[in-house]
Amino acid sequence: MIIINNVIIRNPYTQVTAGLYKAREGDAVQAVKAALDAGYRHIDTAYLYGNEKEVGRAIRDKIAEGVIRREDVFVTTKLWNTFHDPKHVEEAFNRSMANLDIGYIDLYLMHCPVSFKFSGWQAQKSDPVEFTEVDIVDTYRAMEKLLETGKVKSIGVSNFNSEQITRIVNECKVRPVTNQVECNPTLNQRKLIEFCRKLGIAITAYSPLGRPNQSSGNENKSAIDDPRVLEIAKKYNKSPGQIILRYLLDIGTIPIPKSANPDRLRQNIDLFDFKLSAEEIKTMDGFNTGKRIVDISYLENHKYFPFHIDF
Ligand SMILES: NC(=O)C1=CN([C@@H]2O[C@H](COP(=O)(O)OP(=O)(O)OC[C@H]3O[C@@H](n4cnc5c(N)ncnc54)[C@H](OP(=O)(O)O)[C@@H]3O)[C@@H](O)[C@H]2O)C=CC1
Ligand SMILES: O=C1CO[C@H](CO)[C@@H](O)[C@@H]1O
Repeated sequence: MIIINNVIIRNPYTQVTAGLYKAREGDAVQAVKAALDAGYRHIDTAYLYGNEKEVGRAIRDKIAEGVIRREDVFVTTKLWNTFHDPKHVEEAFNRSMANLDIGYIDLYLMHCPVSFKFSGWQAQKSDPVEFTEVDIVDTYRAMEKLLETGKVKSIGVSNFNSEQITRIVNECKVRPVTNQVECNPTLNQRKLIEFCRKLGIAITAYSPLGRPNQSSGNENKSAIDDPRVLEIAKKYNKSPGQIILRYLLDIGTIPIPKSANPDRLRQNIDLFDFKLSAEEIKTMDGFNTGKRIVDISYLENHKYFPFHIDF
C-alpha cells in the first residue's frame, strides 16, 4: 500500500483495470458486472466514452447484491477536452458524478492536455475539431478545487509528456497521482515511467495489449502474435495477452486492458502466479519502437500536443 497525496492506493502496481472505451449501454453494464465478478476492483471510464451511467448502474447493482462495498472499488473517469475552460470544469465533473451516481469518484483525470472549443455538454469530437488554447495549469487548478468538495478523492492527468508534468508539479499544489498514457511492448515508455516514478506519479498503461484485431491506421501493430511472445506464453502456460500484461506489471505500470469477452476478462487478471525473468523482460523490451498504436496525430497542430518530444 502506498499513500500519494493522502489517497491510499492499494498496491497500485498490481492493479489491472477493466478499460471501457467502446463498451456501450447494455454491453457496458454487463462488462462491468462481469469484471467485478471476476475480481476487478478498478474501473476506467471517461465522459467521452458515453457509458458512465452504465458503469454506475453495474456498481450499484453489485453493491446491492452484496458482492462489493463502495470502498472496495476504485473508479476513474476523465474530463473531456471540450471542458478545459476553468468555468466548465465543475459542471463537467458534476455531470460525471450524476452519471455515475456512486457517492464519490476515486480519480478524475484530465483526458488530454489539448483543449477543444466548448460545444455543449455532449461529449464528442467535432469534425473538424476546433482547438482552443486553455492553459493546462488553469484547467488543473480548477480540478484541484474539486478535491475540496470531497466528491473526488484524487486527480491526475492523461496523455501528458514530461515537460507538461513538470509544469503541473512546479505550478500547482497537488501532484497528479497518475499519468495515463499508451504503454505496451511497442511503446514501452521506459523513460516516462522512470521520470514519473521519481516524482511519485504512477503510470497507467492504456491500450496495453496494443489493440489487437484493430488496424491502427499506421504501420504499428500489437506484439501479441509474435513468436517470441508465444514462446514465453507456452513456458508459463499462459496466453500471449497475459505475457504482455505481466510485462507491463513487471516494468511498474498499471495496465488497463479492455475486454468484453468473459474468458479474456478472466485471463487478463490472472497474472499474479508468475513473473517474467530478466532475460524475458529484455526480450519484451526488444519490441519497443517508440511508435504509437493509438493515433492522435489529428491533434498535432495544437499548442499542447504532447508527442513532439521524446517522452
Ligand atoms: N486515456 C486515454 O486517452 C485512453 C484510454 N484508454 C483506456 O484503455 C483501455 C484499454 O485500451 P484499448 O484501446 O481498448 O486497447 P487494449 O490494448 O486493451 O485492446 C483491447 C482489444 O484487445 C482484445 N483483447 C483483450 N484481452 C485480450 C487477450 N487476453 N488476448 C487477445 N486479445 C485481447 C479486446 O477484444 P475482446 O473485447 O473481444 O476481448 C479488444 O479488441 C480503454 O478501454 C480505455 O479505458 C484507451 C485509449 C486512450
Ligand atoms: O480514451 C480514448 C480512447 O481512444 C481514443 C482513440 O481511439 C482516444 O481518442 C480517446 O482519448
